[in-house]
Amino acid sequence: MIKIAVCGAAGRMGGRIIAAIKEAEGVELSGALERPGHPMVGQDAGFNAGLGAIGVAISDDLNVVVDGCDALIDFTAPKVSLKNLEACALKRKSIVIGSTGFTPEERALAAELAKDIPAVLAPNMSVGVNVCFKVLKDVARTLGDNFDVEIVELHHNKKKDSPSGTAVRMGEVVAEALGRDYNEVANYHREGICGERTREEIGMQTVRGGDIVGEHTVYFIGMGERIEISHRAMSRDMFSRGSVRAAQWVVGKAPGLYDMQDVLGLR
Ligand SMILES: NC(=O)C1=CN([C@@H]2O[C@H](COP(=O)(O)OP(=O)(O)OC[C@H]3O[C@@H](n4cnc5c(N)ncnc54)[C@H](O)[C@@H]3O)[C@@H](O)[C@H]2O)C=CC1
Ligand SMILES: O=C(O)C1=N[C@H](C(=O)O)C[C@H](O)C1
Repeated sequence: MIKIAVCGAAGRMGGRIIAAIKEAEGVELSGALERPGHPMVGQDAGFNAGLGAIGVAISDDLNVVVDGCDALIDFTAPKVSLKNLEACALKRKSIVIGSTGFTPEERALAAELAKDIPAVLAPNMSVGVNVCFKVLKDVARTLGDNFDVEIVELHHNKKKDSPSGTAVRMGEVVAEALGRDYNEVANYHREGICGERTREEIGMQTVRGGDIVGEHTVYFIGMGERIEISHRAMSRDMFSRGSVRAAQWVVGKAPGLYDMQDVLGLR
């Protein structure tokens, strides 16, 4: 039985991950973690999952929760995730991180911290999006430089980071396939007389509103034709099931930083 603890247990994803652990085989919920001062600290973790009481109280003690698990699943925010990664590295525990909004420097730090333990860090844990990453690489390579690339993502009005981690990864995949540097060609802002579109740029557009779970479309726009590759999430459950699958996969792996392409065998 693999013991999994959840960080961000009172959050939108935390509740769904707890539910996914309860329905999966070969895993058990060993702990649930929240930030000190959160009103749900001390309450049963099952309530946010819609399960009623399950006998695991939400704690605010990182060390105790990490001590009790084989793997920590963390969906919070980059700075919290880096602290959790450090704690897991010290105690030689595995970690699965779904938080998004990492800067390139924070991602490099995550790779450094994961030198001694197996860790999965992925902006999207769904099978569908990860298949899209693979397809995008092939489409971009095949189309080459004659199609303009624009990426549009839509999310709920509580999302803190923009563009989404998934949209950024889609941009990185396409840029790499086209031999471009994503950080140089990503265009996040068009306003006023900003000039004609360059051939190299990848437009990144963000929509926020209501309860949209997550939608991503990559447009390859040519002269007289257009390809659109879209993914729409209808619930958070495939992200949470993906994170549990990642935890089952990562325990016992060699130290290093992996992503969902590794977990799903898509590399
Ligand atoms: N990789 C993926 O497949 C997915 C990634 N995400 C990402 O997961 C993250 C969380 O998303 P949501 O659940 O919607 O956000 P949320 O705001 O509902 O939940 C985050 C939770 O983390 C808690 N938290 C903050 N600081 C903490 C600390 N120091 N220790 C413990 N808990 C702490 C908050 O109190 C909150 O309950 C975001 O970065 C989001 O983009 C979301 C969905 C899928
Ligand atoms: O914050 C969210 O909700 C989501 N975030 C992830 C991202 O930033 O890519 C994945 C998913 O689209 C939901």
